[in-house]
Amino acid sequence: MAANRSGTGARAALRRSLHTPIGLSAVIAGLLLAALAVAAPPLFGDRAEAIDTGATNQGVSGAHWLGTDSLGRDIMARVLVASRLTLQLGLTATVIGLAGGLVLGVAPSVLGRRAGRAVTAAVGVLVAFPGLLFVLFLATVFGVGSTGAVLAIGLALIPSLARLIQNLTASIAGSDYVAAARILGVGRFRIVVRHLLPNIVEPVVLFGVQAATGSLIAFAGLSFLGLGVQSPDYDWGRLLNEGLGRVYVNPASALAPGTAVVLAGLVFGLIGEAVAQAGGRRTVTVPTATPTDVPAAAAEQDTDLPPGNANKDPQDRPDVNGDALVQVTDLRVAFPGGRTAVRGVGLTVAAGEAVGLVGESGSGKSLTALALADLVPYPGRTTGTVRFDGADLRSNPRLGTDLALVFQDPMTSLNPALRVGRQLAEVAEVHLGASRGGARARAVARLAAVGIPDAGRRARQRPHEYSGGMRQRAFIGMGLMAEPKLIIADEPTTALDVTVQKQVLDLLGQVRAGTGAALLLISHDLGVVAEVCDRVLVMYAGRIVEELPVRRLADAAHPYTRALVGAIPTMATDPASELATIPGRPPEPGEEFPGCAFAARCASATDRCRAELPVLAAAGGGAGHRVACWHPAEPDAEPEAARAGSEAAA
Ligand SMILES: Nc1ncnc2c1ncn2[C@@H]1O[C@H](COP(=O)(O)OP(=O)(O)OP(=O)(O)O)[C@@H](O)[C@H]1O
Repeated sequence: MAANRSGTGARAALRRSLHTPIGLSAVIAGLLLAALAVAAPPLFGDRAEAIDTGATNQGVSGAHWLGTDSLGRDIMARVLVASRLTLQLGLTATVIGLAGGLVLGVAPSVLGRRAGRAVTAAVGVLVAFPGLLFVLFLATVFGVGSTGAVLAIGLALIPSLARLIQNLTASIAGSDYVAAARILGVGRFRIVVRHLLPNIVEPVVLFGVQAATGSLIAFAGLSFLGLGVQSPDYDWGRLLNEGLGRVYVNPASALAPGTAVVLAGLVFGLIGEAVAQAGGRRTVTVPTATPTDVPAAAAEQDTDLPPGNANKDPQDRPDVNGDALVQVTDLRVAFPGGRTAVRGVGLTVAAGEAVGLVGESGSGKSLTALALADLVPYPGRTTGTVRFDGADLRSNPRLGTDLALVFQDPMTSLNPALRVGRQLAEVAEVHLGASRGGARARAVARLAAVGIPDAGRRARQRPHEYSGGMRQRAFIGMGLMAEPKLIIADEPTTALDVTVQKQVLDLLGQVRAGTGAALLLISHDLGVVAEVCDRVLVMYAGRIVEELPVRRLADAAHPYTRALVGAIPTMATDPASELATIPGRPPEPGEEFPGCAFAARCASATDRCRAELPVLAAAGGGAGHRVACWHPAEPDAEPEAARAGSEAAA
């Protein structure tokens, strides 16, 4: 598990941690404790076992620094010797707890949805049991003695650890880089080993150290109650039990094993603190993107992709209907509570075509894209058909090689625990059966192709050493490790600095021109789509309301599209004037309306608009222009910018 966390990163963190007082103290104290457990039995074993009936129940003296027990055995020697068994039992119980917790913790990520939920529910029930009662119950079930106590304490640790791991893995399983791995076809088990576990190592180790302290104390408690270690064996808990009866005669006989438990607990706590410090320091050095990190010329200079132009000549555009790479019919995405976010979307993307999907925040663009890749998050339910290159994508996923996804936030789309080159290489290993060396060479070549300077060295770095723009480039490079036929880019530039945005858009254009891949670009910015795409689909409240070639945007017929077009600032826009906005707000996914969803915000709405749902039908902007509106604007009508702007100002 820890092997995945990189060696050098972990070693560097450890070295840094050693230079802090806590780290240094933890290492020294841990070594001393380990040395005591190893050396005490051979050194003091005989003295600890030697019965002297002439010196029973003695107090502190020069011969017996902590006195003797009821058989005249030296208490100090016994406390020292007991360190081995105490630590052995405590650590064994912790290992059982960690192993069980890991298995149950990652099970929901590996098993199917139903079995995963059953495991989660079972863990939830077990967590609800009071821990101490659980230990006592199990100790009684397994019987009195060391083995029973180890099993009881180990098993009692499992539910809380499993719950922790389930929570941690659930949050990581929802991250973009795990979605990316899934879409690249990486198997569930491999995702757990390579993506989930490396990212939860630190909190799990920390929890493990705390659990070790807890099990030490639990052992002392069980042995003290007579349920743990049985004579002639002895651990600190048992010595405490024996010493307590004589606490008024010789307080040291009870204080010494009690103090030993506390000190060992402190050492474990110190080690945990050092681990947390080492982990914490690793996570604070994430640089933010700066425009200068990606030189403007990098894409042009370092790329081996042909210089592309995303704005292809419209005449070159393939026949969408006859040559559809993607054909989506009646796509719906619904969440519990009647929240339907995507309400019957139909769309096509031709091979090599660049299609933009625009709309306000919440219109369902991202869910449409996720549904294409069958990545809608649970409990969302997807219906409808998605045909990709002739096959039903939802029943026959063809992910990994044919489909590449670029996410919005480059900070979360790469696994922070893996080197960038390794993440790219994994795609070639999994899908192309490439050797490790071959996959690495391909990864370096792809990084260079997307304009990462000094790609060989950069491939060995981790995502936090990249700027935002470089991460997005690297992620696009990851999509190019195979030969994708379709790239779905969901707001790929939103999280980037404005100058880097331009470079990433150019890069997408070059990639497309170089590979012939089709592009589905999702954006709330019509200006971005107009720059990159051939065709635009306008989405409103979960439906496509207009579809038209980018070059005919000026002929948009839907009032919503016209308002969006009017909201794009141009060189002629007066900087002092207010930008046009659309008054009102879009409906929520749960809101039902019999007619047009835009009616409430539309100046041209009539009773028919509010009562009857308009469907997509041919519009006046020529071939490929369809609009869902009862009162579409004529092609030569005045744009709506002025009106939308004045309404917004009002
Ligand atoms: N996991 C979820 N559970 C419930 N509702 C969701 C979930 N994901 C999205 N939604 C809802 O579905 C609607 C559409 O979401 P989606 O992310 O597709 O919008 P979008 O058009 O991509 O917006 P943005 O540009 O802000 O990403 C939103 O109203 C959102 O609240």
